Amino acid sequence: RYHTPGKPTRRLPAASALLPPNRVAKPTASAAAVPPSPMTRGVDMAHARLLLARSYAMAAPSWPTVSKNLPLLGHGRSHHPMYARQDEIKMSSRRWCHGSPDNQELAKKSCVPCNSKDIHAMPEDSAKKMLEQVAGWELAAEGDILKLHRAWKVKNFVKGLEFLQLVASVAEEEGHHPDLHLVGWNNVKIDVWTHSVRGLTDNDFILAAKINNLNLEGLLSKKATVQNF
Ligand SMILES: C[C@H](O)[C@H](O)[C@H]1CNC2=NC(N)=NC(=O)C2=N1
Repeated sequence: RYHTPGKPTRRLPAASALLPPNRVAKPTASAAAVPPSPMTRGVDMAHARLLLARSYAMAAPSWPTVSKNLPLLGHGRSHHPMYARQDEIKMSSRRWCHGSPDNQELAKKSCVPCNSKDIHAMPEDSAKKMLEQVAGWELAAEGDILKLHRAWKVKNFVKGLEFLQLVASVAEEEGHHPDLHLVGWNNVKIDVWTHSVRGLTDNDFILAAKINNLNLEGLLSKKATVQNF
């Protein structure tokens, strides 16, 4: 996106190209792809319904649950750290972390060049509001600089590097680059912030939403506890 005239644009391979074939998500075979004959139409419909029910059932156990007894805030989820932690655990074990509809809205957007004089760091209360759209991320202050932070526990060191490579592809595509850490061999930690304004901009939330959408299947540890380093 930041193309210098006369210089070929350097692009990383698509994230899917970095994965072995058995890790690349394949579209589910759809019953609708087979033209129905009058004899088999009923069978095809039943098959389609079965496929739908199966994918629904596969996704359902990984959805965050909200207890009836909890005080609910904002988007219908308790903000108590204990329950945030439960959500974190459930979400890190998802095959696909699609996140909330808000996450998807953000993930559809693209980062804009952040060297313009018109871009300013957002105030903390706006950042807190935006945070509701990117599940699992938290605000971290470093001096007077506000950053987005998220941590994941991966299966091993090499899986951690694969994870970072996926993030690098998205970051390069967006021209917006997070600080990437692989700490204590299996903790991936990411900070996103906009250097030029010494704080947070929409770009940081867009990138966080896109990171939330990565296919982390096979990379994350089943034990979701993230140590503090
Ligand atoms: C010109 C270009 O927009 C800037 O150099 C970009 C590159 N990537 C960046 N990434 C991040 N996270 N913050 C920045 O301020 C930033 N600046």
